Amino acid sequence: MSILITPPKECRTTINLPASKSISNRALILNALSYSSYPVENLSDCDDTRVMIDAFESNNNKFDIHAAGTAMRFMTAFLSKIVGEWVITGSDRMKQRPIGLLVDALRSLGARIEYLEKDGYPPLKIYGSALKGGSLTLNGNVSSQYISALLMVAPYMEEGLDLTLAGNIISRPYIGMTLKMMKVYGVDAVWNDHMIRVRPGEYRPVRFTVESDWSAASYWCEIASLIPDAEVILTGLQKDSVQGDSRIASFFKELGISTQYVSDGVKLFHNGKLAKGLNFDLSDQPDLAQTLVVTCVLKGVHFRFSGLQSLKIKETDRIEALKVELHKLGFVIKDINGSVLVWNGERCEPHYSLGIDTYDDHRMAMAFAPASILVNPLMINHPQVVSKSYPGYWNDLKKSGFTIIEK
Ligand SMILES: O=C(O)C1=C[C@@H](OP(=O)(O)O)[C@@H](O)[C@H](O)C1
Ligand SMILES: C=C(OP(=O)(O)O)C(=O)O
Repeated sequence: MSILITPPKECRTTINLPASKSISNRALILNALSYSSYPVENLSDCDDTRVMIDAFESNNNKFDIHAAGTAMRFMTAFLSKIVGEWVITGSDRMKQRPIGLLVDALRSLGARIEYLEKDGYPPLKIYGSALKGGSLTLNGNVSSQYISALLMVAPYMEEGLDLTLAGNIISRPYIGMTLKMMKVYGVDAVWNDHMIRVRPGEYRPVRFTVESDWSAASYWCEIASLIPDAEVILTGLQKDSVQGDSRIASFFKELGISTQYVSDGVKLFHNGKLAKGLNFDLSDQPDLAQTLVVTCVLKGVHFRFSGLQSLKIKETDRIEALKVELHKLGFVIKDINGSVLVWNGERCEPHYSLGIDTYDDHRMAMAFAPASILVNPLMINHPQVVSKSYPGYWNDLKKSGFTIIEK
């Protein structure tokens, strides 16, 4: 299925953003480990959270977490300590997303895990048992999800966990999110530079409410920046958020959008600024790359975004996907070694009629939809991919004046 999107001329809207899937999926693990009888409040209704809920509610020992990276990594560590025999699998893409570093780490801490197809990749067979724990060195520059997965089960390891992170640490705020949430559930960890120490202990059940999703907010910053005088209120966002993607507010100041905290969220409004060029290291906010890249080309802002090496192992190879789809819109962006994306204003012949392909990647669909403000109407292929993190995205666009027709 494809859709044709036509934008409104003006945009004054209030959006109830979806809850954060990153926070939701951590809360589900911590709730389970603390044997909490309190349901997590404001859980996301997205696919990535639904697969975790399904796994927890299932009477089966085989779980299919589809395309959810967090679910695959968090559940692998969780099941390693739950006595029983478990199989965890996922989508075809998930079977290409590496998990070897996490499996090696868990094995060295006492887990027994086998690969069922290809070494280093899901599906996995896990023989859950008590984990001994101890000291471990892990590469910090592949996926922070391995680190978060280990940290959440670490209090239940006999010796706790002394984790040394080697190399650059990417997606660092997600590790911070994990430690902050563990603290809410009663376990204090110590993080000094490249070393994180978690002592043996137990989580306590708490009432927990999930924040709205700052990554989802980024698409509204993009929309607001492209429609003159737009004013958007996003509810449920917090100033002292545990989400590193709240940084989007400061990134977008340079793209003409300021953020003001109001009673239940934030207001986005035009500030009249537009940077000539942007040069950001996005290794702490990889999920914002697509939003920023697409916004910049549409606004004619040259850029150099570095720290993007993890993009090729996400829902799709996002570096390639961005290059190919922006080419269709007439923009030539280049990568350097798969970790830096650069645009110096180069243009090419556009091919609008092909439509934007989404590669099973929610963020491709969500970041490209606002391009309809310049290419009207814009066709997006397989728009249903947004359900991975933001099932209500198309309805929210309609509510804000966009016309969306199925083709
Ligand atoms: O821990 C998390 O909730 C996430 C961490 C990031 O992944 P990496 O650590 O693999 O970069 C991010 O891209 C993903 O959407 C969610
Ligand atoms: C990378 C993402 O998700 P995950 O790794 O959890 O599948 C994302 O949502 O952009």
